[in-house]
Amino acid sequence: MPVIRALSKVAKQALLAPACGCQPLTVAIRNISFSPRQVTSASDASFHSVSFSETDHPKVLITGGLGQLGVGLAKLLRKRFGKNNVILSDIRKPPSNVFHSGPFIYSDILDYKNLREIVVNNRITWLVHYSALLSAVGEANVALARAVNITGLHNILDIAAEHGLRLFVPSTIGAFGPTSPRNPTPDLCVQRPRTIYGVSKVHAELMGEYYHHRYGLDFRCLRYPGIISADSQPGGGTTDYAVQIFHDAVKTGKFECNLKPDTRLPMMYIDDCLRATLEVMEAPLETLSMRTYNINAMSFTPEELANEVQKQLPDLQVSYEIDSVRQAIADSWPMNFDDTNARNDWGWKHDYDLPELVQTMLNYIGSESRIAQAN
Ligand SMILES: NC(=O)C1=CN([C@@H]2O[C@H](COP(=O)(O)OP(=O)(O)OC[C@H]3O[C@@H](n4cnc5c(N)ncnc54)[C@H](O)[C@@H]3O)[C@@H](O)[C@H]2O)C=CC1
Ligand SMILES: CC(=O)[C@H](N)C(=O)O
Repeated sequence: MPVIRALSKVAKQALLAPACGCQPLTVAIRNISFSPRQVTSASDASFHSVSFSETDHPKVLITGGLGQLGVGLAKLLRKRFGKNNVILSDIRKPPSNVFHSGPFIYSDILDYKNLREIVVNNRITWLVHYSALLSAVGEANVALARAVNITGLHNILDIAAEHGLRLFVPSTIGAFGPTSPRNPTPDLCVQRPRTIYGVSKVHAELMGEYYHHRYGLDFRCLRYPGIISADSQPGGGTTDYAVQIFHDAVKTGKFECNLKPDTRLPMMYIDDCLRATLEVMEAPLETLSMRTYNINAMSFTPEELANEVQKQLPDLQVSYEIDSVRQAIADSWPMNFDDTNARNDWGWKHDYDLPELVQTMLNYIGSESRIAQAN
């Protein structure tokens, strides 16, 4: 395509030679006639990689930041890069402790112009894209899940490419399906998920990798297992039972599980998940042989988790009332996750196995509950 190549060269030269000697300009993918959609190779697209070498620390925007994972990630990144260098955003109203803990901004990822304004005005260099509808809520509202998880992702990708951002998008064990090898599931294999959530995440993996190869976008993606946290609630997924059991065990001594006792799924404690995210974002380019990695910590069934909790709380009563939608989803997901590539390439290593997870969760929720009772 010689005409396209010539056009993109002209565009590139114009962009690389600013008369004022200031930083090279970035390109609005959607607004110019010589769109980088027409750039023909990653090397031609190298003008996109401006950004965070110009400051000591990255300037980070987290979308969908008020869900289960965003507030914890903001806390970790603020410790590392400074409070004002990490902006949380969401379409929900933040609780006052979150609002007062650092910068928060309203951002709807379906509003492209608003997103671009935030990135420009705050000189964002890293974008962590957490907004999504998870597996169970996605099945309950496919149209919204398609809009947020697919159309929203397109906005994020274009803005990240235009402004030379380093972009992190999480994927999930849900990006695999019943025809994938399930025990263990490697990084590269058949991916034919049967949920809109899974389909949208495979789409995100492929689009991110495509933008990387085509436009030089610094796209990084981890496939998270089910994440377990004590101080934040899950947002409507299939693995939510593994959080709920701790709250119910401490508060009522009874837990009704919506998955069968022998349903095995990969899981991870939130501190490991957030640390992995920071580590892959900081990993030197040359260590990344891939752009999408499985990460893993442990794998257990509801029965195994209940047994471990009962070691600390022997009176816990567990019953099973199966949710057919969630069960069908879980039965199509990996049972064990192979994360050899993450371990070999950039040194991924988890800290929490099942016993440490259970101890940590019960300590946290138990002490919260004692404080609540005392007040
Ligand atoms: N929590 C988990 O177990 C896992 C999470 N992940 C991924 O990690 C990311 C974060 O997960 P969670 O925090 O658990 O999700 P969550 O469901 O708890 O939070 C998602 C957030 O996205 C926001 N959101 C929805 N529509 C939006 C829009 N139009 N614009 C901006 N924000 C919008 C919601 O208000 C919500 O606060 C997601 O992409 C999810 O797919 C992947 C695997 C496991
Ligand atoms: C594993 C996930 O992606 C999430 N927790 C869900 O269950 O949907």
